Amino acid sequence: MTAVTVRVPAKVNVQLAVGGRRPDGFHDLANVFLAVGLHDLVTAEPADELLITAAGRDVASVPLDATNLAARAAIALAKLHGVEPRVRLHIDKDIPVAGGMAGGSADAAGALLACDTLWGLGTPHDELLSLCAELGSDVPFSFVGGAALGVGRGELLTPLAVGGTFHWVFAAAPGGLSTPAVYRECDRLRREEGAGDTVAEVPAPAADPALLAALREGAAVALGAALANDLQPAALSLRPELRDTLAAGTAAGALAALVSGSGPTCAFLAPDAAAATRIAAELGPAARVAASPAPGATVLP
Ligand SMILES: C[C@](O)(CO)[C@H](O)COP(=O)(O)OP(=O)(O)OC[C@H]1O[C@@H](n2ccc(N)nc2=O)[C@H](O)[C@@H]1O
Ligand SMILES: Nc1ncnc2c1ncn2[C@@H]1O[C@H](COP(=O)(O)OP(=O)(O)OP(=O)(O)O)[C@@H](O)[C@H]1O
Repeated sequence: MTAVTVRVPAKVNVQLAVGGRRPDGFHDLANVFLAVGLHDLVTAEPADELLITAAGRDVASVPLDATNLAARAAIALAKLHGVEPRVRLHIDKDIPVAGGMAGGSADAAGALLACDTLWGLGTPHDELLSLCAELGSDVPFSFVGGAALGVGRGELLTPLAVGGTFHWVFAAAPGGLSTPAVYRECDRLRREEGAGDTVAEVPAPAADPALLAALREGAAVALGAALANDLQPAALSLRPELRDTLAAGTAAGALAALVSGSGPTCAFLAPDAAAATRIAAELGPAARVAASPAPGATVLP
């Protein structure tokens, strides 16, 4: 085999309920993930040593050393099988970097599948998912795609049924936001409000039955009414100007607007595909349309 290309989707969190900070520093979540049709491509080719190259959107912000999540994925898979990670990984980026859409996680999931296929390892699905969880809380979902409820730190997934296509507009914001910094700001705001920030102090997070029903029924208006992100106040506290972006999307006809995950990308749910195109045009050239759900990591023919 000479080269394997895997396509991996971005995600939006249609509900992100954040519980208290655990002793290990992570937060318990009820995280309703939806994969959306914005993709990175990860291509694995034989090489003498591990090499990362990247092209496309935000490419200057993508690390090309062993800290790249795709490199970490290749190293972890090779170690599991006692082989050397002799591979060139080329990442074609279309998912915003540090945008709250799990771009690095998508590349890790893509690299795992691409290397597993290139090296002919046939690693069982559950072992690949365990490797994903070691690489990051969002990586298992990037691998499976579709829609899922993630509990624990977001890595323990239950697939969810989706009864239709949802149409989104995504407005990337320059600069990115650091995920740990956004969780820290969430804790700080909670302490400031006197609510406390630990597992003992914050109510356990739970998925909203109305939101799950809206997904199951493919009901865009009901989904729009139920969208919720507990990290949004923290993202807005760090980036107050995102309020204007959210308001602009709603004024342009979105059913609802929210920050995607840890931000700063803003997500707008549109009533249909034509409305999504109109809203994107009003928001400007940085806005992109995408439909959901999208499949997880997929080897391209
Ligand atoms: C915001 C989300 O994107 C929503 O899906 C995720 O919760 C973040 O997932 P991720 O980027 O894969 O995060 P990880 O690489 O696992 O963790 C990065 C950092 O985010 C914080 N983190 C992440 C997940 C979680 N449940 N609680 C946390 O507090 C921790 O500070 C952690 O050190
Ligand atoms: N393959 C990769 N693509 C992009 N960034 C990467 C990659 N590997 C490592 N990184 C690093 O990870 C940081 C976070 O990038 P990423 O695009 O994964 O953020 P994100 O989409 O906000 O993550 P999430 O939504 O999972 O919290 C970047 O600033 C970059 O330094």
